[in-house]
Amino acid sequence: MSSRDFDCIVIGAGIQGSFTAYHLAKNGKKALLLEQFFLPHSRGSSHGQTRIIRKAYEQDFYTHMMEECFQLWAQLESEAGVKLYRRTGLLLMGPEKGREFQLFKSTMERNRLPTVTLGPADFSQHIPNVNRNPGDGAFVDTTAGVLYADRALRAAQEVFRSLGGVIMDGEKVVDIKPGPLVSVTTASGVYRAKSLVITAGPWANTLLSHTHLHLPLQVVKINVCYWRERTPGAYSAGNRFPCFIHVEAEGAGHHIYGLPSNEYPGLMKVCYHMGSETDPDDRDRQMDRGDIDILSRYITRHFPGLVPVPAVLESCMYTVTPDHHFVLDRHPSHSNIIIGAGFSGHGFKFGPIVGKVLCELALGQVPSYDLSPFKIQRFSSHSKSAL
Ligand SMILES: Cc1cc2nc3c(=O)[nH]c(=O)nc-3n(C[C@H](O)[C@H](O)[C@H](O)COP(=O)(O)OP(=O)(O)OC[C@H]3O[C@@H](n4cnc5c(N)ncnc54)[C@H](O)[C@@H]3O)c2cc1C
Ligand SMILES: O=C(O)[C@@H]1CCCC=N1
Repeated sequence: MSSRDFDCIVIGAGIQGSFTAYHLAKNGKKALLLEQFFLPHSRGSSHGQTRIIRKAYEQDFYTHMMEECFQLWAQLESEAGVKLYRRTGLLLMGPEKGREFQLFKSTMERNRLPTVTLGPADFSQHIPNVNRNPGDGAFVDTTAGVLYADRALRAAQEVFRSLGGVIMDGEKVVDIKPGPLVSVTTASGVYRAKSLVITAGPWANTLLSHTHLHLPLQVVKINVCYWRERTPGAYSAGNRFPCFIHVEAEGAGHHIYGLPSNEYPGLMKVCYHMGSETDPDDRDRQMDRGDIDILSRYITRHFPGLVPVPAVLESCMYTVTPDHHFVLDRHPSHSNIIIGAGFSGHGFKFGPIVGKVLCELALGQVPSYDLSPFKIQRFSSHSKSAL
């Protein structure tokens, strides 16, 4: 095999591509991970200090993946010798009789997951400085917590490299030629491989256009807001304040979620789970702040211990599918091209399992999980294939 020939090429060194490369190397494969920007970078979806990890989901299929996911995160922690997870618990709130709250609650019950239900009487004792809506239900997913995202991405890449994997950063893929050996062109030349995995985040459709496939993906800019505690530590991980998700919060339209103050002392991250459409190459031209207004009103009402003006504003992007479920599938016309896309703002925690199943698909193996919720076929009325 020449130095430009690989068993598998992975395009995109975000969390999904990095974990795919990691699993390929663990399987003894010669793998190349190509990234358009110099690493680390803050232009995609996987950068930033923290992400939520939780088993609480509306659908069983996500909850089922999380069991092994927690184990794989722990494995990466020990391989890289770095702390990646902090247990905080996750408070789930929403109208008690509402559809979404009931879906979360029933998944927890069906799967017998460790849960603490908080009635109106014990809520303020366990969750101080939060005004609960009358009529809201609340429970805590006790194994949930925070993942240290930037560290985790670096750790997956370092382990991949330590296993002999090759990362070429600052190398944008400009063309893909499908075939039994797939050719991938960058400014530095052409690489070839038996299979190709495309994990290009917000640029998924740009890359897929070289294969005449278009998926119904919406790219949105997320304003990542941190809010100052009036009393430092009032909502801190150190004081056992949990992550939270508020579903069907009044006037919000989408979930509002938060993480305890931790990475920036005195600042709590509270965000809106949607943003405004953007061109990923021109993200910072999207200046819509409607979400920040919603958050300010929400914080005034529910988090009286936070100053309702963002103290720190960062940017990130979601790549959203119509049903908010991922795409984990083979290309409909080229079975050795594998696609991981559309993580819809909740994919980070699944990185180790997404990487595992994309690796399995790339190696022609039967995937460890039922991937039917993630098939491209479900978009048959949306996706355009010119083939
Ligand atoms: C603000 C925010 C909060 C979030 N919170 C959570 C959370 O709490 N919990 C959770 O589980 N998930 C969360 N997510 C979602 C999660 O972070 C994403 O689902 C995940 O990071 C997506 O990773 P990715 O690898 O698909 O994409 P990316 O990280 O964008 O990686 C794609 C990579 O491909 C590269 N690329 C693209 N085109 C090319 C090309 N032509 N050549 C070479 N390289 C290319 C890009 O530069 C990029 O590095 C959040 C996301 C955001 C934005
Ligand atoms: O995936 C997660 O846990 C977070 C919080 C809820 C909304 C999206 N991301």
